[in-house]
Amino acid sequence: MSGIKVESPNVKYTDAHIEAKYSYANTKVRRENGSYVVEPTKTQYTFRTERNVPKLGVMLVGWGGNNGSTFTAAILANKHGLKWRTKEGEKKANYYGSITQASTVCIGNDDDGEEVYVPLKQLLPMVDPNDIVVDGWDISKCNLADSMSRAKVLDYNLQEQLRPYLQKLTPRPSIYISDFIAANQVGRANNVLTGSKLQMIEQIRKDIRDFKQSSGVDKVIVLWTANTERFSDVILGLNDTWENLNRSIRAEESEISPSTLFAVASILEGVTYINGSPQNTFVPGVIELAEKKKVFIAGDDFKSGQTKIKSVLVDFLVSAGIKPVSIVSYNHLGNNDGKNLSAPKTFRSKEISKSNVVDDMVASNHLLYDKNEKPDHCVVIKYVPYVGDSKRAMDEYTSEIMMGGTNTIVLHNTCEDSLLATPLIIDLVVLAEVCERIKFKVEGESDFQRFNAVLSILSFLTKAPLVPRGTPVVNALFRQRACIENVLRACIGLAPVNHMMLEHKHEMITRAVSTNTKLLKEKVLDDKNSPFVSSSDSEIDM
Ligand SMILES: NC(=O)c1ccc[n+]([C@@H]2O[C@H](COP(=O)([O-])OP(=O)(O)OC[C@H]3O[C@@H](n4cnc5c(N)ncnc54)[C@H](O)[C@@H]3O)[C@@H](O)[C@H]2O)c1
Ligand SMILES: O=P([O-])([O-])O[C@@H]1[C@@H](O)[C@H](O)[C@@H](O)[C@H](O)[C@@H]1O
Repeated sequence: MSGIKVESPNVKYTDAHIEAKYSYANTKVRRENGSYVVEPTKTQYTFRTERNVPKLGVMLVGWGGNNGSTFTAAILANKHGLKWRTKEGEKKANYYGSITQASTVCIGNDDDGEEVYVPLKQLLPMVDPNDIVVDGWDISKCNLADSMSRAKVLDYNLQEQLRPYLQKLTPRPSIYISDFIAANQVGRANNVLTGSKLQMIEQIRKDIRDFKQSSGVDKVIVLWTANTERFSDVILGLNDTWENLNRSIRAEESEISPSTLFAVASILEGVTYINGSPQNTFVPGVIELAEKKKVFIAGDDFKSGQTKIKSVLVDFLVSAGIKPVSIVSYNHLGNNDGKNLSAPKTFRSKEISKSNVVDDMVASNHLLYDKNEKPDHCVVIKYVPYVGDSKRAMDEYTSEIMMGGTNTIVLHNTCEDSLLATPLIIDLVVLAEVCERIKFKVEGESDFQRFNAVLSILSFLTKAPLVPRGTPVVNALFRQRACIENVLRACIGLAPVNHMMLEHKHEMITRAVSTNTKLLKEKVLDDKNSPFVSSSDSEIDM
């Protein structure tokens, strides 16, 4: 049985849509005479989701890199059900690490009170990654088979099976401005566009149209998985508004990065743009353009390893009333990303995205931290060619515990970095695509609207979540995951997961036993075989 169907007077299925009436419960807080007055609120939403799943094209900037080639390889390997032998035995293609493809959600309890879990991707109709068509750009003209070999991420026996498919794929020439990435990348730059910034934007737009037309896909999403750029200066009059950025592009201003040019081209072409790297692609002028064009943008920087663990561990510590006071995150790796990050200006971009991830959790607990007090937080990344894509991460968390005690947690984490990032690329494009098919109407409003152009629901997948202006940044991983799950549940009229399990906390524990068409409740405590029953009677002697 595939998929789920909600039986509710508030949920309607038509050929074209799933339409769900949803009561959004929240609370409004105000301060009064030194205490808080809390007012529960309810807002009526109507969600409408298009059921037709389109054929999706994904265009990667940095297609020939470790992530880009691994993403392409993984899709083809899964599509063709490839298996390969290693010294540990036979392996087969999978999408482990993807929450849409390899995680489940609880949709409730069956007649026996057992929890029922289904794949997260069944909450709403979603693109099957196996059907994604991939294209993209790279400053290196290496075809995808040679890029896969250069990346040294996948097993050789798998690479050999994939080579015939990948060697036909070659990245389109890209926008290269040497000042924005490490000088050590110049050797790769043999596949670059020439012309003015405006001409290059027009070429990128033409590439998107050409890919859409030649591949027959229904829609395209563009995702940056090219090298980390240095931050762009945000300058009044240059890139602070769309009008100024547009003028600056035409004036050939130098302080405009390739990633910003790609974002502008994508937005003008009406396609979602996602930033998998830490640089500030989305200068204010780009955000304003996305809002004007109602085109989704999302980022920044895939949250794949050390930072993902940090956004869990610090959340656990702080919410347990334990005070992290020192966090040291070190890693070394030998892939090209590590080589590019060995330059101070590009490392700084990564240092920023890896350092801000604890801010929301620390700020949430004024019992532990004074205003503006933060743990010492140090991020170190070293380039060691020999280890390649197999990143070695070492973390030390020192916390203050009760009565002057301290607790130090040390972690060591070795993994192929690209095999952690690739499933995130799948989730970013699959979830962004489903968001393109969701509209909602709020009580009292006549028109349906889309989500805000800044697609903050994707925060679970990014180290430095881009959020709409004036809204809070959430980094705590399970809050981020709950946001995705609960928004998808709302689209099919289901209440948010609350983990209360009240039905299992009644004084008289009962178990619903279904028989024919009516429920028969039997008292578990009266069941002499029940392990809960005391020797004398149903009242357990304390
Ligand atoms: N676990 C991870 O791998 C991980 C996690 C978080 C973020 N990231 C980010 O993802 C990005 C890619 O990582 P990677 O390991 O694949 O790196 P990589 O160096 O293997 O690949 C980057 C590719 O981008 C190309 N490139 C550089 N500038 C370009 C441009 N202007 N236009 C088109 N192509 C360009 C390079 O030639 C290279 O092929 C990096 O920014 C990295 O920081 C990776
Ligand atoms: O996701 P994460 O493990 O915290 O951060 C990683 C860094 O530690 C690594 O050095 C870099 O090459 C990867 O791109 C990624 O950003």
